[in-house]
Amino acid sequence: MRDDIEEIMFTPEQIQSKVAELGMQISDDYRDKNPLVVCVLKGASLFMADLVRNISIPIEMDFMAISSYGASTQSSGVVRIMKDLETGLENRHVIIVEDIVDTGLTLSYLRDSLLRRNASSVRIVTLFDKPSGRKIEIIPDYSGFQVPNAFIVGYGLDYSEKYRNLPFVGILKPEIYS
Ligand SMILES: O=P(O)(O)OC[C@H]1O[C@H](OP(=O)(O)OP(=O)(O)O)[C@H](O)[C@@H]1O
Ligand code: HPA
Ligand SMILES: [Mg+2]
Repeated sequence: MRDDIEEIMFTPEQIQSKVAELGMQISDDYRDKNPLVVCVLKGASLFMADLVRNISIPIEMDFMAISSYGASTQSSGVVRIMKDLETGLENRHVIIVEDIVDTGLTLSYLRDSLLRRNASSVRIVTLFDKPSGRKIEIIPDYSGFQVPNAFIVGYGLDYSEKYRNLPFVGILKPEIYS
């Protein structure tokens, strides 16, 4: 599996230290708000698990599955809800947890859809931001690392469902998908 990686971009230690920073910021900003922390499956699952352990205030967790990539490195542009939330959003402060914002299509769809359910506020935390990929303007409220225009895998990020379990994040060799 590691032979398919061209270059390691972030080590497990770099990732953990950034996740701790983000957790501290969120704990400060959401004191007494009991936010609902929403994980966007499947990519954000590893980030979610580490992030919530770095949040020191009471929170609730819920999970949503949406998909736009399928077995491709290009977004299809069509966002589908595969699993919806179980929690009502009325008067809730929602934090959407994402692994990566690339075209922005997934999050822009998701944020609008959660705001329509009368959430008090919706903010986005993403571990990775790829601004060069944007097709729609969206600026994450909390962002870990900016990444260049390359397809990255590991720490939850997949190519065709593989590589999510790598403990680091790296650039996939282009010959794997071309
Ligand atoms: O900004 P965008 O171009 O919309 O891309 C970002 C989204 O795409 C990936 O999910 P994917 O649809 O591949 O599902 P997955 O999380 O199950 O891998 C990733 O986890 C983000 O949710
Ligand atoms: O660079 C990426 N890697 C994995 N999944 C993704 N979804 C959007 N961009 C990416
Ligand atoms: Mg994916």
